[in-house]
Amino acid sequence: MDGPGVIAPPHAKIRVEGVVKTYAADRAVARTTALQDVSLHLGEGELVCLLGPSGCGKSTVLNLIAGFERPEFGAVTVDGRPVERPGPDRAVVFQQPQLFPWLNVLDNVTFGPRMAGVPAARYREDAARYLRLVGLTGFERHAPYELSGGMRQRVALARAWIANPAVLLMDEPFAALDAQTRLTMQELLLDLRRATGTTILFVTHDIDEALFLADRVLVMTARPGRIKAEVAVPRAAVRDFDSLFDDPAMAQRRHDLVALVREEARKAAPQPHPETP
Ligand SMILES: Nc1ncnc2c1ncn2[C@@H]1O[C@H](COP(=O)(O)OP(=O)(O)OP(=O)(O)O)[C@@H](O)[C@H]1O
Repeated sequence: MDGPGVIAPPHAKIRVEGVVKTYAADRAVARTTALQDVSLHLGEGELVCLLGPSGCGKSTVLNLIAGFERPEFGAVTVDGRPVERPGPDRAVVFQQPQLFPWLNVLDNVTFGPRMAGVPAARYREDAARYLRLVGLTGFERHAPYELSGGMRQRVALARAWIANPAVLLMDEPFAALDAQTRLTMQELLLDLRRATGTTILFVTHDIDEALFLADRVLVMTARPGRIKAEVAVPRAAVRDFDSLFDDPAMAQRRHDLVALVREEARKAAPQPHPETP
């Protein structure tokens, strides 16, 4: 286990440097500090998982990179350019797939290129390819309500990928799925990522998921969030999920991550009132 790598290498794809983010709390004078001096980076093509207790600021980090939020202090850059607003270079996949209910699967998947005025001849093949990769060939004309939760999330994944984003930001995308579908989606993500080399930031609460997917796992402290630790995962040690922890070094990483996350979760848990028996 290494200390958090706060110094970004010059070639970093994504840089978050010294970021502070506060929110106005409802009716309160003091603001809530969500992030306190957060620095992290992602190299080109890297898949980094962000772990930490509920409310520590994981989604806030993702939203800053997506351009949905702006920091009070510090800098967020993608390819060396400050992030000022959402952009087509950064696709976001949320826990609940945000599909257009009135559009069928194909129209949902091709929404981005159609809005960008890309001629159908140029995106048709890509749409067929991504629908095949996510196992939805034959469902092109189905409406979202006719799909299972896992199928809807696969549509969201195909829609994110067809835009060929430089960066994919995923906020607990598989948390609502059953265990078997989740594993299928994780394997699919690894396949797509191998095929495209997309840089991915993946927020999760699930330590096993992080170790299965990531090149590096970053652990955040309880709120106000900072980067507490960084754990590198040699991809050669990861073949399939079932044998992931046969490797004693991986089992040790899991043990370390459980301890780190537990420690922070305890800090984040509401403290009992002193007078409570
Ligand atoms: N739009 C907002 N307005 C006010 N406070 C916010 C807003 N967004 C986030 N916060 C606060 O910032 C802190 C961090 O929230 P964030 O959603 O980033 O945490 P998280 O680690 O993603 O949590 P979880 O794992 O539960 O999804 C929390 O205290 C939250 O209440």
